[in-house]
Amino acid sequence: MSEFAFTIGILTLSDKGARGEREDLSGQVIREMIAPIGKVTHYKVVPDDLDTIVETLVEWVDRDEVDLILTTGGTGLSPRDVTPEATARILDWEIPGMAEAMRVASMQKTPHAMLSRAKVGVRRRSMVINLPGSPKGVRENLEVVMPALGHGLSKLKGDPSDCAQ
Ligand SMILES: Nc1nc2c(c(=O)[nH]1)N[C@H]1C(S)=C(S)[C@@H](COP(=O)(O)OP(=O)(O)OC[C@H]3O[C@@H](n4cnc5c(N)ncnc54)[C@H](O)[C@@H]3O)O[C@H]1N2
Ligand SMILES: O=P(O)(O)OP(=O)(O)O
Repeated sequence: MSEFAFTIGILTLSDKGARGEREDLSGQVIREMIAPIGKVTHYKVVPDDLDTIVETLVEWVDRDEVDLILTTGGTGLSPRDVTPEATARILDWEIPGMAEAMRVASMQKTPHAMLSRAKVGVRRRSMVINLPGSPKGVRENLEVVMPALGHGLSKLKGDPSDCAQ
């Protein structure tokens, strides 16, 4: 049951996934965890290709006005990891606190968390959040931002209510 009524896109970045060589378990974790925020209206598995990622994000935001897009994969240091670059290219502005909160909390789980270059930000009235590739990384990062997500998206949509209430 959704507590909020936002539209949500899940974009999985994985070469193996796009070739059908790996089941998208990370996308499934996102789908389960994000249910209280709204309805998943968009879902795609694409390779780690900068132009494809940019194209998909722009289409989902500018054409379809998806409220929240969660990406998984391609945030690390491998030569083909380009998710943060593609995301930075389409964002109007960043929400650095959300990305840093995920990294700081994740450092309690694994020192490898500092290797994620994930970005969070806004294009038009849509929020984009990069998550790491592994199902464990997705769960541990998404649970950090979940408590602020409904409020943040409401504000982005123009909710005029007092934050302090
Ligand atoms: N809270 C946590 N934060 C981070 C973790 C973690 O375990 N907990 N992992 C850290 C690591 S290690 C790295 S490196 C960075 C960046 O990760 P990436 O975004 O670059 O991840 P990928 O290389 O794309 O994937 C890693 C690994 O995960 C598996 N995988 C990937 N995609 C899928 C999928 N769709 N379904 C199932 N499994 C998937 C696969 O074994 C990949 O090799 O993040 C840190 N943050
Ligand atoms: O096929 P990918 O992109 O998921 O790569 P990796 O498994 O090396 O993260």
